[in-house]
Amino acid sequence: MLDARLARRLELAPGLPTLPAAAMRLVELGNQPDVGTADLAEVIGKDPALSVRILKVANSPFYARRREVTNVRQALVTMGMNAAVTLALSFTLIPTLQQASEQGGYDRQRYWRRSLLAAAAAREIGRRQCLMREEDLMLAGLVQDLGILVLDVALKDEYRQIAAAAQCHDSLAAAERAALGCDHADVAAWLMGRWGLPGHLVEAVAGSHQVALDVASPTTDGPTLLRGAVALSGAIADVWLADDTRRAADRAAQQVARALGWSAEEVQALLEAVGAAEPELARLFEIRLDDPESTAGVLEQAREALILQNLRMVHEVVEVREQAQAYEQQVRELEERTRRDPLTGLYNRDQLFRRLQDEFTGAAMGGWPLTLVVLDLDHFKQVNDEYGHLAGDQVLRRVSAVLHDAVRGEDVVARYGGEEFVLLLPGVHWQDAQRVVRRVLERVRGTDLGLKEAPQLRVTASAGLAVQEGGRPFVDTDSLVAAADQALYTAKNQGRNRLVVDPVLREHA
Ligand SMILES: Nc1nc2c(ncn2[C@@H]2O[C@H](COP(=O)(O)OP(=O)(O)OP(=O)(O)O)[C@@H](O)[C@H]2O)c(=O)[nH]1
Repeated sequence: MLDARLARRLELAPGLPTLPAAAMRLVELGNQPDVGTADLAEVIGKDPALSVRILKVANSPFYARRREVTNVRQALVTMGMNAAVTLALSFTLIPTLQQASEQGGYDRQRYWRRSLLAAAAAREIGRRQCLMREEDLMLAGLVQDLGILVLDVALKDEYRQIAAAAQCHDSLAAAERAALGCDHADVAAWLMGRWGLPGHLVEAVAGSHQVALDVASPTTDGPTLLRGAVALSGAIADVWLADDTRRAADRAAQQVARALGWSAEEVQALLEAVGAAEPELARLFEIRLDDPESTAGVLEQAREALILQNLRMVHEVVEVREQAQAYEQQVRELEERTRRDPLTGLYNRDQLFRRLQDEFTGAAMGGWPLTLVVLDLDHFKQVNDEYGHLAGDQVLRRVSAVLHDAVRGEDVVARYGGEEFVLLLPGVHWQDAQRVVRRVLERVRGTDLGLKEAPQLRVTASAGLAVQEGGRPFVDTDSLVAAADQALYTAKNQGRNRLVVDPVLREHA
């Protein structure tokens, strides 16, 4: 917003650009809801220079149809009303701005190059994002800096002093805000508002220094997209005007990536298209540039900067992926830890019952046997009583390692509780399972428990075995566990240090 005193000063300034009569009529026409092609053709037809230009554009590759357009009415139909009004407005405004740029002390070449490049950039972004109203984009891009001309003409030396210290477009706007409380985008919007130009154009120019984030989101409305494209167009134009091209290209690419999600390659293609469109637009608007073809060097430097940025982005993507993998690994490890018994590292009781249920269902569906063994250390209380609880823990760890190493990877070894363990052996018939368990008991018996206070100490274990197999299917996991428990009870009663199998199996044998 403009402060009232500044607005008053600008209003009274002698060289303030005024809206040409033809443009005024076009604005009025644009505001009428039921305006037709004939009305517009009449306004344009009164200005021969404007008519010629409109015909030229209608026949340019931008709009070209199969048949040549020979009169203004056909041209308006070809382009559509809105496009034609906006283009005609652009044509009628240019001489006013040119006059202002000749009068003032601001670098004329710099002004027009930025305006043309921004117009080309806004139009290209619109094309690539499939935004309608390319002419609006072009016009808003073209006039976004007109506030510079206004301030230059109205405040003269005072403005030139403000502008002199600025190194780039951003610092110019910052210096304006510091000295005047607003920047040239506000001034341009103020004047365009006074001229009665369409509100969406005024807003787009007012917001031309605020690059919005995520402009390309599917919920964004037309005026926001227009504003976003115009704001980006300035940063793109600055690639050609900045002292440090690489930095400007880097910055523009980052802004475009953030707002539209484009890759560095897409930004490079955009820069190439803008570079090619600049002389075309200069011809269209009849703006003389000292060296319009001097874009090759700039594009080359921009390309190098964007290749580097691309590499950086690839690197960042790899880093992010690695971080995600490390995080997933941590989550997996945490999950695994919650499944394990902290003392022995074997599966805990919860996990045992989960696995048992899965294996039980799998065995029933697949028709293969499932052997369950409950194994309990003998007289373990004595170990604790004689050597202490820590020694008891050590024994439990050593025995657990033996159990873990004695079975196959697909078998399950769990700590059932205290000094009791469970082995689950899917797909193993009970005769084979017997051999496995006997071997396990043998190993437990021979295991050096590593107790300093009792190097010779050894422990024995008792085991009970039950199988879910064709002959006698258990109705559920509890009854399978109960059968194995019962066999273990028998083993203890028969004197320990032995395996007892579920008696039903022996009957079937
Ligand atoms: N050190 C240690 N001892 C445990 C742990 N969990 C259970 N115990 C002990 O294991 C012993 C189990 O003793 P009991 O149930 O009487 O059985 P037992 O002495 O092995 O005798 P039988 O099973 O009849 O051969 C108790 O002394 C418990 O305190 C543990 O995590 N660490």
